[in-house]
Amino acid sequence: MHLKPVIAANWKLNHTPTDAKAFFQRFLAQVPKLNERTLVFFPSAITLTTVMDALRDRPEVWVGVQNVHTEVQGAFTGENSVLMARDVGARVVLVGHSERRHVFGETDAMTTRKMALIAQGRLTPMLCVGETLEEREAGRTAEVVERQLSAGLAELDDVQVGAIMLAYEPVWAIGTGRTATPDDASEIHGVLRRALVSRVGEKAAAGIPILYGGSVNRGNASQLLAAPDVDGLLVGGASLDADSWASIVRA
Ligand SMILES: O=C[C@H](O)COP(=O)(O)O
Repeated sequence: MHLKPVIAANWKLNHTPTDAKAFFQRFLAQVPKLNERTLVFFPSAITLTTVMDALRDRPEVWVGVQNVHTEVQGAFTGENSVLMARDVGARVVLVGHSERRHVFGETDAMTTRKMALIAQGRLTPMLCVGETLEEREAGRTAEVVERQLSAGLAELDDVQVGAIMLAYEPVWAIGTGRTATPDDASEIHGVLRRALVSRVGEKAAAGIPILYGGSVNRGNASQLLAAPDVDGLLVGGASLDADSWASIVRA
């Protein structure tokens, strides 16, 4: 199955609402309606409604949140929930991003819970998996990503699994300027695809987009996107500038 590429911007802790307005004025002037791509923005929760407003006339563009809590409501100061994300019009939620795992201590058990809540809330989870440099050098990449994938899917039924998005982001490539080669990315995407096939079968697994993330820029985006089993890109730093992002989405 040939999937429509998913090109996603993870703004992390960048871009105030004022910055976002300026970004979209410049970006939308350069990028007309894109039928052949699914374009996704993950702004901060505070900037999200400004992004939704800026995209009012572009309903084909998806907006998502970078994280949700493991409970839907309650005494959890500082958190955001699936209910809130859905209410505001978000369609997709990042889960298990390497910064959540390695900076904020998100465990596999937490990703299991979040994936289930997001699927029950009828939003699309984008599960992120990836190995550290140490794990890679120890030859443990496949084992690590398979474990993270299996935890993410543990409480989903097969229909829910068929509706997820997946992102492979080697931790050593994130924000470092060191990108996986298209061959490296394809190899691990292949590992993930085979794990999905054994969970939900050939047909459903072929419909799950697997994105690559880690120091993607306008110089390497086309090559990565052309690699076998790479169905999209999840981009941090290079998505912050409207001109750079416009050239990546057209890659
Ligand atoms: O979610 C995006 C990734 O963490 C990649 O970030 P980066 O493009 O700045 O390396």
